[in-house]
Parts: sequence; C-alpha cells; structure tokens
Amino acid sequence: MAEGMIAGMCGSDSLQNEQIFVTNRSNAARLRELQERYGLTAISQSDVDWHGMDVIILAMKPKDLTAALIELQDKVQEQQVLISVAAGIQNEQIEHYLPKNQPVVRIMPNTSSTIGESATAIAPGKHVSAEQLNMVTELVAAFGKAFVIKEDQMDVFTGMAGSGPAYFYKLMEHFTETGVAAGFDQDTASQIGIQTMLGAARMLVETKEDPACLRKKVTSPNGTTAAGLEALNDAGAGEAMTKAILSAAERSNEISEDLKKQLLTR
Ligand SMILES: NC(=O)C1=CN([C@@H]2O[C@H](COP(=O)(O)OP(=O)(O)OC[C@H]3O[C@@H](n4cnc5c(N)ncnc54)[C@H](O)[C@@H]3O)[C@@H](O)[C@H]2O)C=CC1
Ligand SMILES: O=C(O)[C@@H]1CCC=N1
Repeated sequence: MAEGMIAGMCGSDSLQNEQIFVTNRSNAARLRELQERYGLTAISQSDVDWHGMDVIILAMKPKDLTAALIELQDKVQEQQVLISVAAGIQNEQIEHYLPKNQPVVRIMPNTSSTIGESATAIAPGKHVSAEQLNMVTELVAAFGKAFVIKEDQMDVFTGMAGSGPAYFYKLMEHFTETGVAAGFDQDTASQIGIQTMLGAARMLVETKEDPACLRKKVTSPNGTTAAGLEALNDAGAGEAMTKAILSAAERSNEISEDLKKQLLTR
C-alpha cells in the first residue's frame, strides 16, 4: 500500500518527489529500489531526521503498528500529523501510544492510488486542526479522490473501497475465465472484460446517470441482458456484494476489538 501511495504522490503535481522520505525496518535493497524508481529520498530508520517531517505516514500491517508507535513516542514533534493507513485501528488506539494532544488522522486508501485513482477515506482524530485536516486532504488528493468521513463509518468504507478493488478483480477473473472456456484466448477474453468494465465505469462518471438507469438502457425486454441479469439475480449476486462489504467491515471492527483486548490485558 505504501508504494501505491508513493507512486500516486510522485505522479501528481501537488508534491515534489524530494519532499517525500521513505524508510523501513531493515530492507536496504527495497529502499534503493524505491529511490531509483521514484526519485525520492529513501533512508534507513536510524538516519531519519524525524524533526524535519510535517507528516508521518505509517503503512505497516495493523499487527506491527503498536511497535512502530512505541518507537516513535519520543521522536514525534507536537505539530506533526501522524497518518495511519492500518485497517481497523482507531484514532484513539493510536493516540494512546503518543504524546498528549498529538494530531492523528486515520485514512483508508486503496491500491488504485498507484495511478492516482484511489477512493480514500479520511477520519481525523480529536487533536487535528481544520488547517491540518486541509493539509491531509490535499495530500490524499494527490493519489485520488478524498472523502472526509466520521470515524464510525471507517469499517464500512474499508469494506467498500479499501477492499473494493479486489471484488472487481475477482469478478473480472470469472468474466475472463468464462470467455476462455467459450473459446477466446486469454488475452482477448481479458481485453473484452477490461474494456467492458472501463466503459461502464466511465459511463457512470461522464453521463452522471445512476447505475439503475444505465442498466435499464442496456436491457431490452425479453433480450439477452434480461436473461443475464435474471441469472445474476438467481445466483444471489447482489446479496453476495452486500455480504462481501459487510464481512470486510466486520473484520475491520474485529481488528480494533482485538487491539482493545490486548490493551486491557496489559
Ligand atoms: N493492501 C491494501 O490494499 C490496503 C492496505 N491497507 C493497510 O495498509 C497497511 C499495509 O498493508 P500492505 O501494504 O498490504 O502490507 P505489506 O505487508 O505489503 O506492507 C507492510 C510493510 O510494513 C513494513 N513494516 C512493518 N513494521 C514496520 C516499521 N516499524 N517501520 C517500517 N516499516 C515497517 C513491513 O516490513 C512491510 O514491508 C495495513 O495496515 C493495511 O491494513 C489499507 C488500505 C488498502
Ligand atoms: O485486506 C486488508 O486487510 C487491507 C485493508 C484494506 C485492503 N486491504
């Protein structure tokens, strides 16, 4: 996810690549690779000048976040904004490990940030000023569309947009497999699927019509689409999408509940 955000930020005009510093725990080869690929500054953790950063983005797995916060506790500056991308970890849980009043913002990007097309949620913690929220919103807009939401909407946003690209990729896998089974070669079947999905998405963006209205325009009475939609309906496709979003949201909630239990048992 970190590289996805880096690629989006480096591809946008709103930031200079030299303004971006990247570090990791110990993988020097990976840092060299990122520096060469994006022209940013990649440095080992012991060499980071933490004081010089306006914003620190934490992009490790939820299970590694606590250790990282403990490491940062005595390095962060009062006005630095800490951004976490960790699914399921609440602002309050992050603030718990940091100096009093530290500004913390939780965001939920998706991997389409790589091409500047993420749908990213932003939920500010309680010590974030309006100016800091604006700054984070601008930063996030460098890799896609930003949505400032309430923190209690974060689990469902994660189910919709954080995990969302995977649902569409999964659908595309089935779409392509079906084309291949019917006789197209892999590449042709894949291109048919990509163009169909891209065209449908761009129709939504450019015509601004709602999906039900566009769907009806494709569907001739007693025609092919009606037969296809009936099969989708019979197979429970709509219900499956709702279940996918809600299951991912539930998992996001579980992650924060697990952390709460760990904190209580300490
Ligand atoms: N993969 C996705 O589509 C999305 C992921 N996220 C969130 O992004 C975070 C990262 O996910 P992925 O990129 O998929 O995982 P990943 O495992 O590919 O990357 C995490 C990286 O963090 C590094 N790391 C761990 N502790 C560190 C520390 N103390 N300092 C520096 N680096 C450290 C690990 O070595 C690893 O390279 C997770 O919290 C996840 O919930 C959020 C939105 C979408
Ligand atoms: O699967 C995950 O947990 C992460 C968070 C959202 C997308 N990927």
